[in-house]
Amino acid sequence: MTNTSYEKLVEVYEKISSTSSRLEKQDIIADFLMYIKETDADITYDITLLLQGKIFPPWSDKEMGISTQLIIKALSNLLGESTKSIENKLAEVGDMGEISEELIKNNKQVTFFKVPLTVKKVLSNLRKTESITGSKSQNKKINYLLELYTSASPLEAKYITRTITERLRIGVGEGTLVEAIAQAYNIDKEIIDRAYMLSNDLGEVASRAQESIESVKSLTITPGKPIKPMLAQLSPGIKESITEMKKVICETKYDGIRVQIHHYNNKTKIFTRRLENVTNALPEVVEYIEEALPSKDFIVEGEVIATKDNKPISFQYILQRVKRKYDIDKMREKIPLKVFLFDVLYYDKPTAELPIIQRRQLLEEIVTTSKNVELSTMKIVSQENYTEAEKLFTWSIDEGHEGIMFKDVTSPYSPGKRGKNMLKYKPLRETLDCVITGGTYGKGKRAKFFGSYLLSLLDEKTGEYKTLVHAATGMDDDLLASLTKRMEKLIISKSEQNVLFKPKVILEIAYSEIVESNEYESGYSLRFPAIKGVRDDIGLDEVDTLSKLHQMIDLQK
Ligand SMILES: Nc1ncnc2c1ncn2[C@@H]1O[C@H](COP(=O)(O)OP(=O)(O)OP(=O)(O)O)[C@@H](O)[C@H]1O
Repeated sequence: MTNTSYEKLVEVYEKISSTSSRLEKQDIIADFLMYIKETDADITYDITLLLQGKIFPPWSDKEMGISTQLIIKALSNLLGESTKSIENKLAEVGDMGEISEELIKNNKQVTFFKVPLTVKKVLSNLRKTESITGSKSQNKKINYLLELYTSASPLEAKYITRTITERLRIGVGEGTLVEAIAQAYNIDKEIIDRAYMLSNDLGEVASRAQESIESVKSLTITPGKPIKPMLAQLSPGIKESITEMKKVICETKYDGIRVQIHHYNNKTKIFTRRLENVTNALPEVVEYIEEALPSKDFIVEGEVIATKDNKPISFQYILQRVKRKYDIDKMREKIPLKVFLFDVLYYDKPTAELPIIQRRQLLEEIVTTSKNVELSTMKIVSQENYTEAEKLFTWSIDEGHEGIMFKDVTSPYSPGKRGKNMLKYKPLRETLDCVITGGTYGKGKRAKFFGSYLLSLLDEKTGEYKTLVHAATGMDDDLLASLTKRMEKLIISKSEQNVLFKPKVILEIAYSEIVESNEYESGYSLRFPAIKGVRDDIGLDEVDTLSKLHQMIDLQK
């Protein structure tokens, strides 16, 4: 076994980005995975992470503790160039990766500490920055970076920086990686896909595929490891959806937060749809669920809503509960919660692959309902009695809920997929969840704040974000100030009034119409965009996509 050099991985990154063909990218990755299997099989998990531009596993809560400013300081220390001059370059070029490459290339100083970098060394230094806190933390982090940049070639420096800024820019999406893993280990793509869906961990899938096909097949849902939630497409209308799906479970759509509740080893854990562990913030939900279900290993899914006098209240209240770290008992009194369960993915054994109608039956058998835990209100409908769905819709809205869902009775649970088996129907025009990638400082009284944000959608083919619109309306003074404070930490580059941000914060945007536009990378823009709120409850991989935009354009016709 060799200790794979970082240079080797960088060569692969460069090869991948030099082609725009998805198939070629897939070939390059597959060849590389085969090479790793032969030479350094222990690092397949980490290599799969790094190919996704990540350094921590998907189920980990950890985040790298390095800002762009810290990279600039480290490079400035190393090269003797002022931080101001590096910042100016960044404002011009926009990509800190390219700047790191240039700076290291032009470095005239001779260093005596150069040692060839290995994949292990780069990962280990970057990972170590996560746990550093306290007074000298900045210096310690800079030292870890310096150790890497001192020994890095210009190209290595480019990718170290891009890994830190979480913008690898090699144009590889999850789909390409799944195909490449299938190709490298000569296993059917469907088998790889299924294992990925159920484990949500491409590294685990690749490591097992390297072992054997049986090992991949045995990968399944496990209580304790959250999986990506199945998502819904838009329904074009009640009658149309039922005609197309034939027989559906029609359910109330609740407006709260989605929770995946895992019970194993006599412990209960609650995860959000971003797979964050929020167990501590919702102690009564743990109690309610432990009372409502037998003490077996299980995973159930539902919506937790905030209530007043047993009636649903705005979604914003439940967000306050989920984010809360202190005084949870007080909050528990102030904002009471109620759980509506609608799915079961594991009960003693995996159940996610059973049709929803059977999962629903199982749920009814195992849950003892109470005033705190109910099952979603539902009706089974087909073409003959589709008016029952209309009645449920009116009833749901009257009760203060958000709309209804349609679920094809035959459908299994498809983690992370936004397929045709689950549809949502709401009375309001659909909003778009866009990620903030840029911003402009305001004028006059608002000059200290970002008065307008440049918003982008996910291009799911390349994994990159494409600009869509500038939005300024809808922010009250509190949001204006708090968002500015948050966004200032995410600045990648600045030029005069305009800045670019690391994509992190997601806004929900209402609008009147989607229009064509040459001004934005998506090719479209929104008329009268209004900021409805911050979507801290969803993750970057759930930013709305270009294909959703196209679907909405079709619906608008
Ligand atoms: N009975 C139900 N069955 C499934 N999902 C439900 C139900 N009631 C409420 N939901 C919520 O609806 C969401 C499904 O819609 P979607 O996948 O489009 O999520 P979204 O992007 O948050 O959309 P929206 O903003 O419309 O909630 C789920 O994530 C869940 O939180």
